[in-house]
Amino acid sequence: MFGLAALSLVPCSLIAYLIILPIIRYWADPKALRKYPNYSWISPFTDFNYCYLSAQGFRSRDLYLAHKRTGQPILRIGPNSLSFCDSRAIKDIYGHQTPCTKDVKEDVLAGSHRNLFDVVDKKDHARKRKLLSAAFALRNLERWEHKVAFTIERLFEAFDKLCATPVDEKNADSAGVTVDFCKWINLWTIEAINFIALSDKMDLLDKGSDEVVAQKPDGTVYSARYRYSFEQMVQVASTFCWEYTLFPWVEWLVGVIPSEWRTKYHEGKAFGDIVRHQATKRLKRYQAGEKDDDFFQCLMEDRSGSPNNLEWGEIVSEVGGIINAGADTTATALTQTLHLLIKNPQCLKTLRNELDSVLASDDVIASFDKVKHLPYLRACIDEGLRIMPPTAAGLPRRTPAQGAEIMGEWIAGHTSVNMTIYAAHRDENFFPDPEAFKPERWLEPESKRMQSYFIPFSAGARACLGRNITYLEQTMLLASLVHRYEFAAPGPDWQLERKEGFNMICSPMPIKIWRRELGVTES
Ligand code: HEM
Repeated sequence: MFGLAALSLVPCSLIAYLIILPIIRYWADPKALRKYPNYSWISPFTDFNYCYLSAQGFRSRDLYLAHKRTGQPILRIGPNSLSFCDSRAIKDIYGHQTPCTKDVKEDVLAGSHRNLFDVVDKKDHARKRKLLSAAFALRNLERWEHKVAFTIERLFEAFDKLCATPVDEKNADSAGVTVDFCKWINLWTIEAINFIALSDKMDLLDKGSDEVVAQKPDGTVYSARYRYSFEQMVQVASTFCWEYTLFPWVEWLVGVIPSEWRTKYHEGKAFGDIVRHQATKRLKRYQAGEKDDDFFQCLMEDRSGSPNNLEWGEIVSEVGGIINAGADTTATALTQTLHLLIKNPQCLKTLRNELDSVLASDDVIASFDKVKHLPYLRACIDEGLRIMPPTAAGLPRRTPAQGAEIMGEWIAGHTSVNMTIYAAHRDENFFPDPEAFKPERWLEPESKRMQSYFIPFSAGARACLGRNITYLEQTMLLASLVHRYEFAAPGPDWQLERKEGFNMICSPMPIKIWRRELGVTES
């Protein structure tokens, strides 16, 4: 009898929590959010609708289109979440003076120790940022240049072996399409960031595969796939984390109920073990007295050589944060920019002419010094980041307890607010004809006006710390690649597919590549 009553408590509590409480909250409206139009009729009652939107695969675009369709600059996307679509909101939500902090998402997904990326407390964030700022500083870029050059050489060794016979672009058919650019560039960014952060020379570009060693907490090692496990892990987290309170339960259910999500969940777990193995390997070398110039060294000791005395858990977490943040974003940026250049042959030609004016025909790697100030090269990189930002979604922020003013609206305390980077880059007031790939827009005198609204790295105190490193990588790689090779897509209508996790994940990009006849001027 007692057992039966206890058993019926479960469905009753669920109904109360999932249906009755949200309805009461909606009508009580303690934060005055009811005045905002809803993304969907169900949004004021549950965050599962946003989880569903995320599962569709392109939430930043879908949300932007919903704002456009309804003409509403503010939409309620969850019981406690607002989406903004007006460039005035950028400064208020993300700017240096914002009172907002990172949102509960970071608490929900954090491991035992916080890293620079998921730390919420402002003081703790400042401490961590200071610790690593020397490693990221612009003046230190030459420390990383030889590492970037070394990995580009390795990528080109692989590409040279995969070259097709030269083709007439109009006749580029599927025969001879030997390079999945998305895969190779991802292997390259993984190697580059592991070399920069941990002085680890990996062998992914030799094998053409992302197979690496992973290590469980008990020390057991096994073989796992770096890129694959990362993508699986991200897909689960970026779909379900938005229901902050129920996430631990949802995660548990995802792990046990047979479905494609369960497979993703379990396959994604290997990524944490890969990070552990990478960090442990580097620790052993450090303990053996090896002093490498890398991020790991900055974590262990300050500039005068005094130990930082961080806990091992914090070090592993920081290593994970950096090699995670520094690989897929840059790979996505380069995949998308090359795709846009192939689709816009006139732009590719202009870029090539600019590169040929500074690089000798026997230059294999474009040194940063030779190409860093090339205006058209930088314009192509920025236009790629604008039109398809690798991190396109709205980065959730939390208003402080006392509330905050956003776009002249008073938003109550502890409310989740965001604006998608995808929408910011499509504001026609600053980016006319926003869907068109036009590197030239960055060369016009009025381009300065666009800078405050160009936020691929977000803005303010929590903006990307790896900005200089990704520009170093993208500039050297794109210059060297376009100088050395010709490219063709499988056909004129071929389109790159994407799926949005926290960042964009590109589908395979099969292309033909072949060596240019350098020294012959293009007309
Ligand atoms: C095209 C390449 C990249 C893009 C588009 C990008 C974008 C971003 C964005 C949007 C954020 C803010 C995230 C948030 O607020 O939740 C961020 C933060 C961060 N990024 Fe990047 N990133 C790129 C490359 C890199 C690289 C190469 C590294 C490391 C070497 C890196 C390290 C970081 C770190 C450490 C943070 C956290 C900063 C903080 O909270 O203080 N990123 N990035």
